[in-house]
Amino acid sequence: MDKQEYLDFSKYNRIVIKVGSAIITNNYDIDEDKINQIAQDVYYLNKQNKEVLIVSSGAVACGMKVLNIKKKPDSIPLRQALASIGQPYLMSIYAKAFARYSINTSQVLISIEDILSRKRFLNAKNTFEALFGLKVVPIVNENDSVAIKELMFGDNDSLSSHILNLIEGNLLIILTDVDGVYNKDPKLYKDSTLIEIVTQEETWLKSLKGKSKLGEGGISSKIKSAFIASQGGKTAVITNGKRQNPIKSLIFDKAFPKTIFLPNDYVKSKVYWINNCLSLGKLYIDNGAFESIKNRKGLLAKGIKTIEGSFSKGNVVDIVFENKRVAKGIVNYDSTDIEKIKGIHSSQISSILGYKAQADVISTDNIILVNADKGEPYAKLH
Ligand SMILES: Nc1ncnc2c1ncn2[C@@H]1O[C@H](COP(=O)(O)OP(=O)(O)O)[C@@H](O)[C@H]1O
Ligand SMILES: N[C@@H](CCC(=O)OP(=O)(O)O)C(=O)O
Repeated sequence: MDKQEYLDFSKYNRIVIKVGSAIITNNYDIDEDKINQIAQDVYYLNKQNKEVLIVSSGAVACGMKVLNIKKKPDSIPLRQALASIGQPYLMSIYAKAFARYSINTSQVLISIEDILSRKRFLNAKNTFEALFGLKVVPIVNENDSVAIKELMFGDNDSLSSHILNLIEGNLLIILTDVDGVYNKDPKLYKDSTLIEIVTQEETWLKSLKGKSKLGEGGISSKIKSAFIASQGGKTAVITNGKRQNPIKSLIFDKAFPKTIFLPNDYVKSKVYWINNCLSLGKLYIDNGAFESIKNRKGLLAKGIKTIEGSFSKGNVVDIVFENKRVAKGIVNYDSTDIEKIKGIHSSQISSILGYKAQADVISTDNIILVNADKGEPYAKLH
């Protein structure tokens, strides 16, 4: 397929645009003109009946601007305070820019827990559906000011690849301050070259590192997120948001510099979710249980030998056999309850737990098998 075909925008109806801190700022100032250009580009997309969601960084940078702080502090509580000062300021700039085109915006702050719990994930999905129904452009950021260090996205690149799945979008555009992915940092090496097309095989890219002064994620989190999207059957593009009207340019100028991650086969939203969700625990199973899940049956309590981790119903866990992760799945019980029922026949579960419970610990349609040698999900749902 011709590479430009992947940027035939007629194929995409839901688009996530990720705007990095490097785009929001200009020499420590907030680049309002850039946000105006983005609003103009989104207006154009809306006119073409495309729904657009923006994942925007910049809360910390805006907080620094409000308090006239020039260097990003290392202290996490201070950064969280800056995010809480900067977030409403950031939103006010977006609201003003989009109002010029009579577009309403909304703020949605997401915590990693909203992604890790299936119930909260689906709840957020309903909110976004309602917002799209109201013709609003949602502006999403991580809920920085209350996030816990050990349990946060930290960078919005990762968040954007999850949000893309949450809204079942089909194109992810990551705007940063360089033209795309280079073989080495273009700001440090004049002889670096732009990589225009990336297929699933080019995993060596995952070893690239480096970031700007304000950014959290750097190029590695952009590459990782673009791989997640493309492995999930969606197109991902990393391009230069510093250029004039970057989205419209991407549409109309075939020579506009960019890196395109070619999409794999389509993957159902639930599979994408299980594949990319952080596993919060491990269930060690016996041979009988392994045979069962290979034969597309659910995981019963009887086949669970030991458990590890603290998790809740609706979280994703690893299923481990002979010290190898063989599957991932969504649990029907909290870890404390699985501890009580492991090794037990299903008929006894209700009397042990004191409530009417599901027969299997993980239902058959909530398990994905993993390539045990590579440790990578097959991306196939039972
Ligand atoms: N191989 C590479 N290709 C592209 N950019 C790279 C590479 N290595 C490091 N970088 C740096 O990554 C930066 C973009 O990441 P980041 O600072 O997180 O931006 P953002 O704020 O947009 O998320 C660029 O400014 C660039 O200098
Ligand atoms: N949530 C943070 C974004 C963190 C960050 O810098 O992300 P990025 O620029 O996308 O690497 C903020 O709004 O400041």
